[in-house]
Amino acid sequence: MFSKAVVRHPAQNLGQGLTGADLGCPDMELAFAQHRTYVDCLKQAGIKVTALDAVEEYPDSVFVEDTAVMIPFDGGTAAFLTCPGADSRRGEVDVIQSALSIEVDEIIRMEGEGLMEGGDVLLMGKIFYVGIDTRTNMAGYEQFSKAVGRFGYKSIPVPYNDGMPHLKTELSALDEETLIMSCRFKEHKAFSKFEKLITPEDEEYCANCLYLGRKLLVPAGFPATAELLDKKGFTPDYINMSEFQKMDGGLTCLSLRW
Ligand SMILES: CN(C)C(=N)NCCC[C@H](N)C(=O)O
Repeated sequence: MFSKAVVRHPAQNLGQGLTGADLGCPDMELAFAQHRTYVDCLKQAGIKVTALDAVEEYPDSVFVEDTAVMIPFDGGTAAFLTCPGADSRRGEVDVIQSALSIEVDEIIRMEGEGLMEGGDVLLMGKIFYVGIDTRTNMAGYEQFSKAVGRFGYKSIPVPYNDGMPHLKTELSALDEETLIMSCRFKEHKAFSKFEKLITPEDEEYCANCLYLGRKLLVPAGFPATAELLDKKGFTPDYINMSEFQKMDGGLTCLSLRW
């Protein structure tokens, strides 16, 4: 499903990034170890991983997913570079641009009033679902929609307002036809055609899983979710994400994949 990915080493000052989690400051030795395990899992899934140097100027820069959306097309890949809604993260886009320009066939960059973070963008088949919230606005959605339309993709805006900064904090893919999601999205019309698994109470962090085709990654330490997944026949790899959870980051956030 994916053959390449880009990740960025965590900055030493990760703890100065944005968060509403109230779980304390990350232990950086543990964060580095968890990041290494994450990269190993991508590699075990057959993905060629480019690991970029840490950028100390941007504490949230490990969450590369927010800086771009990858658009696979017949014979190549384009990267749509976002303009993050979070001011403190805007400069991350310039630093990812130089890395991506040697990896992809075309770069498209958001302009003007448009705001978007990749954590708001979920690709299922040929449809991009785009959360419209504090980090992504309608102007951003419209630019994105036009850009992906050129490559044969549709896009659907999903406005929501529940205090979560990213759509993919609320839901993500477990496979091509199944989403894991918080109960807040259970009845949402945009996702009615998908099979759904609702995260158990107190385990909403698990709404952000990473489906890689050959592998499914799920945060470790959430027994009720693990039981549900097991009952449904999923056999994920569980990986410890505690230090990134402290900074509101999940499994999808740590890589760009195509
Ligand atoms: C799907 N998610 C959650 C993401 N793609 N990004 C997480 C960014 C976390 C960062 N501290 C922030 O608040 O921007």
